[in-house]
Amino acid sequence: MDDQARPSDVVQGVVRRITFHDPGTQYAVIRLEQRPNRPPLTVVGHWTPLPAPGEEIRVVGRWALHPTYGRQFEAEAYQPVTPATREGVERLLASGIIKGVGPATARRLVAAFGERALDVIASDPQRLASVPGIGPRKARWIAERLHLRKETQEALVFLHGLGLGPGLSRRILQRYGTQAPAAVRADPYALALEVDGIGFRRADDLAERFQIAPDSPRRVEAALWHVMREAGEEGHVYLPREVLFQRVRAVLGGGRGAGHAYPDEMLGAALGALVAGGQLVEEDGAVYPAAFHRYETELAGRLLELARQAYQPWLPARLEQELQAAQARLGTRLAPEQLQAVRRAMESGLLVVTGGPGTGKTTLVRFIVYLARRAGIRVALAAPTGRAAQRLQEAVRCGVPEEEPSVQASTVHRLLEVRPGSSSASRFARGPKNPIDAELVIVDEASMLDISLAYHLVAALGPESRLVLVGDVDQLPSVGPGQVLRDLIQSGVVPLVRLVHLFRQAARSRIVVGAHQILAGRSVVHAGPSRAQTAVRPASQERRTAAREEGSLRFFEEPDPQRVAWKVRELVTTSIPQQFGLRPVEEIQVLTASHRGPAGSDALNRLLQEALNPAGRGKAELQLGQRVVRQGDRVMQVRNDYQARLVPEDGSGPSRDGEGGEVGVFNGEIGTVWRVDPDERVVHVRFDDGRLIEYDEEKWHQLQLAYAITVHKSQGNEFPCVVMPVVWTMPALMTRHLLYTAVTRGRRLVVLVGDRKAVHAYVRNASVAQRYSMLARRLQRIA
Ligand SMILES: Nc1ncnc2c1ncn2[C@@H]1O[C@H](COP(=O)(O)OP(=O)(O)OP(=O)(O)O)[C@@H](O)[C@H]1O
Repeated sequence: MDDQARPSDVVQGVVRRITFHDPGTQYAVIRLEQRPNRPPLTVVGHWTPLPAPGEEIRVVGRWALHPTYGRQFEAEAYQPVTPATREGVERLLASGIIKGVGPATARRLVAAFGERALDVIASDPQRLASVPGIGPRKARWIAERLHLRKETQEALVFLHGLGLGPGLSRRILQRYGTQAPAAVRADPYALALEVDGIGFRRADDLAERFQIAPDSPRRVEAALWHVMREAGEEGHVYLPREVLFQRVRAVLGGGRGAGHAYPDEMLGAALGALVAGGQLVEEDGAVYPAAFHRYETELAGRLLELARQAYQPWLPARLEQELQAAQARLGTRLAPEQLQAVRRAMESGLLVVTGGPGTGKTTLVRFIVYLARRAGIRVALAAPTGRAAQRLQEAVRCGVPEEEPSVQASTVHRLLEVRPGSSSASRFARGPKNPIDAELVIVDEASMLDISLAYHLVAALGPESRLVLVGDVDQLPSVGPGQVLRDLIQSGVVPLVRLVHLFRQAARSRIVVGAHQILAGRSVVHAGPSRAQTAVRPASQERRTAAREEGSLRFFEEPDPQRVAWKVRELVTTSIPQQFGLRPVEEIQVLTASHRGPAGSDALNRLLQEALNPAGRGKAELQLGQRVVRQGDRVMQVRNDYQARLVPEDGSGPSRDGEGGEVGVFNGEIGTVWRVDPDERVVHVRFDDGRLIEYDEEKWHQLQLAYAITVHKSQGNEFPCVVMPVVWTMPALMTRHLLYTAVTRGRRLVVLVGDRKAVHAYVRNASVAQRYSMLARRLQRIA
């Protein structure tokens, strides 16, 4: 809902009853009796602390119309109204707001001090001890509780006055307690560092209210940190000092900072302060967030150690024998490069394998697993996403005789065992002191490993453990910072096998062939065929089967972006389901280069949600910010949440400690909205691996509709069908690698819709976005 659109209002009354209260989220529905002679009303919101029945409160908020419950007031902040009469004071004290004080004590307190009872408690609590039944300890306790309650309420009113919404205010209060007003006043920029959801801009607005000068050192430091954080989001592990300063100047000079000078000395001093404080590290003119610096240096060191380790599970002659036997057993003759990779995987502490689609990576992994087990080596298989792990598991199993035991594949996060409710410093149970229980760890889709996950993975390998990283270096790099696979390959100092041969079986897929063409700079759509020929058209049963096996790549020409969007909608809702028997929501994925524009994922999500999952009777929905989420929607998690709440299947409510085994939900995971509860204002999402996760108001920003997602976010996933609008967008996005990544996400059918010239532009642009990462050079330096 657009909160800015509705004016703030105030209501006042006595709490008659609490109709509903969730202690976890502090969401409550309260019945409020207004005086004089006005009808009671319903007030909903998050209350810290929860007012008690009998208490009189003043509530700031907005009127809203609930589809089922009608007109109600949505609270943003409230303040108790100090009662002025004996009855009021007694009612308040008896209401249960102070543990251990009930009606009897309340009566005695009022009998002793009359309507001044609250003042006495606040200013002279020793006097309470004179009341029968109240000793000095209880007197202190009553005074403290009342004081704390008052401070909490005042803090919330203060934060609300600064224009901070209830969610943010609660997070600030959680961080600073009742000291929040003092903390915010003293250093609003600290909020940008310490409170999720507050960025530099908002902190800067607050600072302006408190008249903190635009060239104050704290502002400069905050801008530095902000720029480093943004750089991380763009994928950089560090920034060169001069790039950092340039960006910081742009940030500082915006808004209220215009007209001020920010000389190098000033920025250098701020940088020095952050380095001294341990937040940043500077090495040879490269500025890192301290954690990334540690990840990069330790990762490089540990990888080289691995690369230097040598093993000999079998004598050479026996290894060759085993290789022969395995090929016979698994029914495949390995190509020379595959054979070389298997040998190295058995004998080296580290191996990197890269190759495009259909070059035999999975087959290779199947052999490595098979032989490792023959040699009695304990193997663990992992991939960065749940879907990729599932696929890996199936692929490795395929062709292996039934009687051979199978190896489980898991996500890398699961392999590292995410700790419930963990902070970022200790989010995994597996680490140097408690290594992964395997002697050979194989990670597929390794292009998706960012610097942090790669570090944690490598740090969690036991002293006798080997690592095989398998991936396709031509895919887009990881969503998180770094380009680990690319750096490893570029360093030239780690054992590497490049698979380049496209196997005949795979070459029957137009998708695979098309992907290789894109990479080689050849366009997949050629001048000549008319619209009708290139369009998806009714297919015979025979053609349907063929497409399923071989992978089909189609192009539909439509230069106008608006019409592209409508065409995508038509293909997803009608043509493809009819002609290929694919289910729109579960099997067809729309991928876009960008969120923006008429054929960007935001617009397409609105269009597709309307078409595939429209509002309907009995279908619960909730307004999340500007969007509606309703039961049955496809959604995606858009950041890592190590504290996600797993909902047990027996419906006993969310478990906070991850009793269900695995906790956490990660950037890029896709699921379906299972349940929407408009009263409790929570959404349950069933992820594709079966986990059910609860989202309350504080976590809504982690969810996006996923009928259409960006290619970046699609990495590691594969879909039976991919539909991609190919339109003109930001030049930096229009690259061959992006189109290649999109096309390789489709298994049976890929349909490109758009402008032929735009497709050519993508294919021609071979540039790879530069990421600041020193891993390759570091590896070379210490090798
Ligand atoms: N040595 C081989 N001889 C013959 N066919 C092979 C060989 N290795 C792999 N293939 C076949 O080539 C095809 C692609 O192999 P595989 O699935 O292992 O490649 P991949 O690199 O994992 O591909 P993708 O990334 O698309 O999953 C499969 O049909 C596989 O059976």
